[in-house]
Amino acid sequence: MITLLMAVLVNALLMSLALVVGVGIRARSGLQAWQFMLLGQAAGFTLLIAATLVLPRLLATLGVTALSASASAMVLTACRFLSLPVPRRWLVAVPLLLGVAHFAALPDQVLATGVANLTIGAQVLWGSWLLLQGAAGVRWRWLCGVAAAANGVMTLARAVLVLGWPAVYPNFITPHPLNLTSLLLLNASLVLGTMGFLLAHRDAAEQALVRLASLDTLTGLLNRREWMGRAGRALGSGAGTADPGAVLLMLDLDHFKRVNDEHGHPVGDEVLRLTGETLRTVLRASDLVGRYGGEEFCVLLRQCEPAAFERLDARLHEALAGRCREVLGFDVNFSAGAVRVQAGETLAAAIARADDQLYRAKHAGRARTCCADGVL
Ligand SMILES: Nc1nc2c(ncn2[C@@H]2O[C@H](COP(=O)(O)OP(=O)(O)OP(=O)(O)O)[C@@H](O)[C@H]2O)c(=O)[nH]1
Repeated sequence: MITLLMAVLVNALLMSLALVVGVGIRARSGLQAWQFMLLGQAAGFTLLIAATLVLPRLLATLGVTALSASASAMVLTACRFLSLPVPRRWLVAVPLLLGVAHFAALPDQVLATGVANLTIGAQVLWGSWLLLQGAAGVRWRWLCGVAAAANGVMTLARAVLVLGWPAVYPNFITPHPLNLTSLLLLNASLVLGTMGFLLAHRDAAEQALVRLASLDTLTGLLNRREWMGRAGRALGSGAGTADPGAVLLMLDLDHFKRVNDEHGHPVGDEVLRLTGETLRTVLRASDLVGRYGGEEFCVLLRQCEPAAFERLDARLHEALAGRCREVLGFDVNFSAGAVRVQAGETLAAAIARADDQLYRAKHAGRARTCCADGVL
């Protein structure tokens, strides 16, 4: 039995080490919390084994506290990967309170063991509940959640057994079927949990890469490549227009070089950020908005009637000037060109026509939108 316990312990330590070597641990990441969980398991069982040799009351209490802290780390891992609020106070308070209760109860072995198993089992089930509910379709959630649930149920079963039938409850180092099953289940849940959270880590990294590849970091809008791809698909890539009511709008901030020169580059960046924010707030979620480059933005307005376009254009001019006045203390305006995308027209052709209109707007004195026939 001791050999099996040592195997679980070494397994937890090796997996924890492998996480550091293989993935590298960023502070406050989900995997870092899981690493604490593995170390907590190893420390807890080491202390429980040591307690059978020396200082039984103190070491057993420290062991139980470490196992409970390890269960808290498991809940923390789930919160970090699922972007849930972290119940910090509970995560710290439960192991500490359990330590005190266990030490106080320990002359009574049955009560102390029952309280420890009850608390740790409930903590583990809490973590598995967080994992199993929430967004569907995330494979790793099931792997980690089911493994934790099995472990939690087994720990609670031990609590019920020791409190209800203390005479048949085996000491944890006795080679009893209950102990063997518990340890094998624990080991399986540590391995499956590690695999599941590694998948979670990979998914998160993949999502971050997709975001980086498709969004403009300054404004949070689609970058040019992503916008072109999505707009091309929305227009049916020229093979017959999928949205005959679509209007393409190209905007360019006026005298932006002057903003940079007079107020500095960081203020210029802030103007770009506020432009992105204004476009996101004023336009509908179904409209496609991107940063085309520098201080130029591109918008594909779906199903945009002439009257609606006129109102929208006025709102955009007002909203951008107002937002910059409010935040930076000066007005910023833009010139724009708009065209209604024609049936069968490619995106590149529509952009070229909108650019011509934008050029007209700049030359007509800026702070206005020029429209090709059919927009209004
Ligand atoms: N702060 C900041 N400036 C940028 C960024 N990208 C491009 N610019 C600046 O935008 C300015 C564009 O200048 P111009 O092309 O002369 O345009 P403009 O001054 O707006 O003049 P008009 O378009 O004719 O009204 C340049 O000074 C670029 O350096 C950026 O990401 N941040």
